[in-house]
Amino acid sequence: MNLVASAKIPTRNIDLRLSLSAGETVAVMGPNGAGKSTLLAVLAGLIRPDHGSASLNGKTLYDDGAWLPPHARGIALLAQDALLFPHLSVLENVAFGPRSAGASRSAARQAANRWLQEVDAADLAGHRPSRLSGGQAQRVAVARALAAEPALLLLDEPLAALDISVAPVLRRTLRRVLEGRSAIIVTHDVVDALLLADRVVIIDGGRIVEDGPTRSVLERPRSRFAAGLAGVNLLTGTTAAGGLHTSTGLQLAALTEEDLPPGKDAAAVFSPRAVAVHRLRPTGSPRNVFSVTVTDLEQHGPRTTVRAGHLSAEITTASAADLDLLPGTGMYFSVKSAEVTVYLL
Ligand SMILES: Nc1ncnc2c1ncn2[C@@H]1O[C@H](COP(=O)(O)OP(=O)(O)OP(=O)(O)O)[C@@H](O)[C@H]1O
Repeated sequence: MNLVASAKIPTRNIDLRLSLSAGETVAVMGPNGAGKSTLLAVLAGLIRPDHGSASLNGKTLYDDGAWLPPHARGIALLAQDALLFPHLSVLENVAFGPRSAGASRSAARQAANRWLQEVDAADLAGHRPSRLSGGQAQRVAVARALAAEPALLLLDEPLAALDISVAPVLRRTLRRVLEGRSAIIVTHDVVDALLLADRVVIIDGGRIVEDGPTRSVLERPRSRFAAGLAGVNLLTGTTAAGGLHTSTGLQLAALTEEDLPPGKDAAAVFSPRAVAVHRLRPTGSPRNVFSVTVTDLEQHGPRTTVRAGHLSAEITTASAADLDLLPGTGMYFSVKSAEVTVYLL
C-alpha cells in the first residue's frame, strides 16, 4: 500500500479513510460539498485534520503529533486552473520543481524539456504563461507537476475549466502519463473515471459510500449518486420472490440469473432507455408500472430525458412532444422485468 490515510474534520462533517496501492489511479466522485477537495487539501498538507493519520510509502504525512509541511510530502497537486508562475517562462515553470529539489540548472532544464515533450508541449518552452491557451497552460501544469517526480499526484478536476473541444485531447495525455502512477483524481465526469482510473471512490456527506473497480461501481452502483452517474435507475430494498421489494413499498419484478435468497438487502438497476412513458396506466403486459410526477425534462437532440424524482426515462423527443409532458404532469413509467437487474448489496 503506498498511501494509507484517515482524516476527521467535524466542522466540515468529514470522516474519511482511504488507501491506495502503488501505481494505482483512483477517481474520487461525489456531490457538491461532499468533501472531495477537502480530502485532497488534507493530503497535500493545506489543511490539518482534527484527527487521523496518513503515510505515503511509509513516510508519515501527519498523525496526532507529527506534521510534514506540504513541500516535504512528495505530493503534487494539479488544480482546475494551471496556476503557472506568470513571471517565468514555460520551461522555467517546469524546471522549478527539480531546481527546488536540488538539481543543477542544466539538469533541471533537461528534465523540464523531457516532461514538456511527454505532454506534447515542447514547442511552448520559451513562451510566457500569459500567451498560452487554457489547454496549453494545463498541459504545462501537468508537466510541472510530474517534473517534481511526486510519489503521489493529486488532480482536482483538471479538465473542468477547459473547452470541451480541448478536454478530450488532454484527457488522452493524462491517460498516458497516469499509467502506472499513484494518483487521485477528483472529477464530476464519468468518462474521466472510466478512462483514467482503476478504481472509483464515491464520497457523500464526508463519508466514503462506495469504493471499487470503476466498471463495477458504474455497472452495479450501490449508492444513488453512483447510479445517477452511470445514468441508470437505482432502487434499493430487499429481495422478494421474482424481484425486489423496494424500501418505498413497491414490488419490482426482475429476471435474475441466480436464485437470490429472500429478505436480503439488494438493489435493482435499469436503464432509462428501457423505461416507457404513458399517460394512462398500461395494462395487460408483464411490466413494472410506476405512477410518477414529472419533475424535469432535458432534451438532447432526438432524445429527451424525463425525470420523475429519482427515476428517469429516456424517450424520443417526438414521443415526449406527443405526450405533452411538462413538469408536474402525472404519468406512468413502465419497465419490463427482463430489463431490471437485481443484485445483493
Ligand atoms: N474553507 C472552508 N472552511 C470551512 N468549511 C469548508 C471550507 N471549504 C469547504 N468547506 C466545507 O467542507 C465540506 C466539504 O467541502 P469540499 O469543498 O471538500 O467538497 P467537494 O466535494 O470538493 O465539493 P465540490 O464538488 O463542490 O467542489 C462542505 O461542507 C463545505 O461547506
